[in-house]
Amino acid sequence: MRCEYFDAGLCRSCARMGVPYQRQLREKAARARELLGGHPGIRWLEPAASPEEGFRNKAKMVVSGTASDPVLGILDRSGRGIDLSSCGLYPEPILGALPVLREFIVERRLTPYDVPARRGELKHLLVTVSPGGELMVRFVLRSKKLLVSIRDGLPGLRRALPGLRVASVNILREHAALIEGDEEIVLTEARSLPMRLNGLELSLRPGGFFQTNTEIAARMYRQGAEWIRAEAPAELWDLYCGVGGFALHAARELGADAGAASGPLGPDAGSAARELGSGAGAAAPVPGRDAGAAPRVLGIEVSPEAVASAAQTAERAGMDGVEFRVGDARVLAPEAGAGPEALVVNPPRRGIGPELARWIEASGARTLVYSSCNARSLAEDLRHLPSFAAREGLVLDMFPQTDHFETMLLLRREARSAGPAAVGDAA
Ligand SMILES: C[S@@+](CC[C@H](N)C(=O)[O-])C[C@H]1O[C@@H](n2cnc3c(N)ncnc32)[C@H](O)[C@@H]1O
Repeated sequence: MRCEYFDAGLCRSCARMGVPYQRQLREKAARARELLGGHPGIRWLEPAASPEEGFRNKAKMVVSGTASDPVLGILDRSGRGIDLSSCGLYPEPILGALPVLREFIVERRLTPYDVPARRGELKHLLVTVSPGGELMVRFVLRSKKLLVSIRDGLPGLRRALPGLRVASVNILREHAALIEGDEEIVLTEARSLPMRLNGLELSLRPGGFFQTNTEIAARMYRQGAEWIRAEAPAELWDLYCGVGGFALHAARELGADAGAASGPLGPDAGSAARELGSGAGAAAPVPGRDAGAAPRVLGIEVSPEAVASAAQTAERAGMDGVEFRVGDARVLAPEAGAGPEALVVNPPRRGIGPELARWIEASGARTLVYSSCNARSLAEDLRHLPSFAAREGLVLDMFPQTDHFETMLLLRREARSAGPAAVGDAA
């Protein structure tokens, strides 16, 4: 991929821009192996490649310039705006929406926030696209001063952007290096964006986390569900579950929707869902478990919006025994005693940390699926899980053109350790 912004030195976010894609993929796979070199028993699957361009489902644009000539992109060191509205990482629906949104800013006279001067109102535009091409647009403002103007202009914006499903205003009062604040005012009837993956309709509300690369996310959830299905646990917990991607895919595979009149796959069930072994609306029997015995699946996540989305998906899909709780996984999981037979963890870059790792080590879990966007913190966490052996691994290219990637591991408990591992123990 070539990028004019990169070549002109205007944006250096994509550190690997210009490096042939197959080489990027090979080097990421090699890096994962190197960082997890202390686990020689891993059978590595073929790395999951992404489209090189147009893969990002979310644009986070800083708005600068003036109300009559706004700039959507990033700021340089002096706080001056650099236009990135043609960034090749965005798919067509986002690229098509950005000029329309720019025009909306001009028409509604939405004064951009001037970072060096600490003046103005409109800080960021956050645009997310669903797999079906629908859009969620969020205006991040310093105060509610422009709220009425945006609300009044919404019918016109909808005509110009027929794919606009959710529009909201987010209030970020502080002068801080943050993307968004806590207060969200949804302006549309629809409050969530349907993110249909593998025939399962996840739902994303403003402020909820969603994996950056929809195609790779779909592959990731298929892999997680395949690994969990083969283990056939009676109970599964998905820690750091977000909108429930792992939990809901696994629940479907384990037959949580088997009793539902109309299963989550619905009439347009895709081939990806069938690949997993599910028929439309009913999961295939799970090896090693009694037919009809629905598993218990619990997701834990700190964002209430994400939990509400996950619960909505489970309910709509008619899934039994699937529950989501709001809270800190590091607190809620240990409070719940011995824990389940199987766990999925998919934490932020910092990893799960020694305390949660030690609780898992001492828990009753025999299977652990760990999905991480930071193989370094993953390797560090494994030092506190000496009873678990990594059996299979998969590198997924969630972030082409950068040095970042996702690593998934299937770990099984091999032997009971004498006790929780001390920091610095070899894995
Ligand atoms: C990498 S994302 C993964 C989300 C989800 N598994 C997915 O595939 O979309 C990490 C998630 O952890 C949540 N999170 C961060 N710290 C947490 C904590 N201490 N306890 C529970 N969830 C947390 C974030 O809100 C975010 O949704």
